[in-house]
Amino acid sequence: MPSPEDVRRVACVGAGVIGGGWVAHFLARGYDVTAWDPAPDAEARLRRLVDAAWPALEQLGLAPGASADRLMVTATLEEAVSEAQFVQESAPEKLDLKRELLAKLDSATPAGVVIASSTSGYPMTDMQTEAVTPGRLVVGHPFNPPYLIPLVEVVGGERTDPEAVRWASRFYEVAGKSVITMDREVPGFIANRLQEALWREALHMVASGEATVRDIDLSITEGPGLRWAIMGPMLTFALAGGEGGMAHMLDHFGPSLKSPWTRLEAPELDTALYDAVVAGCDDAADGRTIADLVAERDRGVIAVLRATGRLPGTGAE
Ligand SMILES: NC(=O)C1=CN([C@@H]2O[C@H](COP(=O)(O)OP(=O)(O)OC[C@H]3O[C@@H](n4cnc5c(N)ncnc54)[C@H](O)[C@@H]3O)[C@@H](O)[C@H]2O)C=CC1
Ligand SMILES: C[N+](C)(C)CC(=O)CC(=O)[O-]
Repeated sequence: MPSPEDVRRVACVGAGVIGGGWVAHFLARGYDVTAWDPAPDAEARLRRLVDAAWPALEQLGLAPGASADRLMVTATLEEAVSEAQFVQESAPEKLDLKRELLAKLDSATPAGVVIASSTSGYPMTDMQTEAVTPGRLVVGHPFNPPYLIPLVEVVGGERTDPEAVRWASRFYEVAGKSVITMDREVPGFIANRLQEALWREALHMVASGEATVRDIDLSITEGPGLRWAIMGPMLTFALAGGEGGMAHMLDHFGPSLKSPWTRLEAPELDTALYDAVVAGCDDAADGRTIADLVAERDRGVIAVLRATGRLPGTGAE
């Protein structure tokens, strides 16, 4: 196992929205990247994604020597990982597929090299069942787009070697990410559990006609979302208590907040709710294509990262 600081070559397996985002991130941080994806149009899609991300990455500052030309798309999974010093798996979120793929990666990747899955919710314990050396399999859960959003959540499964978790956390830090290392498995990890709680309430309100999709989005972008890029929900609420901080905030508002806490069941994602959410998003896009929205989001995230002094580190230069 190389030390995390010495890694030069990374393999990305599965190259859609997230795998492609990882490829762009690792290239910008100066790594050689090999990628494999079974889709016939995968290479063209991947190169388009990297080209679209590159201006944003240039604005953030590329590591010395970083180049999109250091991407090699391989014909087979085995070629992609044969010389890799770290592997990031970003295949579709299907448990059987992940189990089989992680076992294949385990048998094709040099001994000792850590393999991380981008899964957004499966515990590694459930995914590492078919692998011969499950000790090196970890979850490295990113946020879209991985080339701009710093956070990665790292956690192992029951059969993961704790050293692999430590190694992966350190590697991601060297590669310019902000890392939360979890010492136990929680479905959805930390950030997705929080996002999903908000999403559940949003779906309830859309389903019952209490709010439109636009209302939901505006309520965050013009409201708490502005504060959350600076401080998390805990410190933000501590300020709601004035000089008394969180203790006063809980004494003052705790009892009245109990009622919003009680709507805990997930709403049924029936056709009516599905259609309302999809149509609401089309309406909110207001003629902007997905590519327009991606460019707008990237500009905004860079501005926030700059404004809050949180530009990523430099990686493998
Ligand atoms: N989309 C998102 O916002 C986020 C997704 N994730 C996770 O990232 C992973 C990938 O999700 P997306 O990129 O959104 O999906 P996607 O559908 O955009 O990309 C999946 C890619 O995997 C490829 N693929 C299909 N079968 C494969 C196989 N057997 N081996 C390797 N590649 C295969 C597909 O051709 C496709 O290019 C999932 O585990 C998902 O939960 C994590 C964080 C955020
Ligand atoms: C929607 N999602 C569950 C796939 C989202 C994530 O996993 C993280 C993100 O990018 O918000």
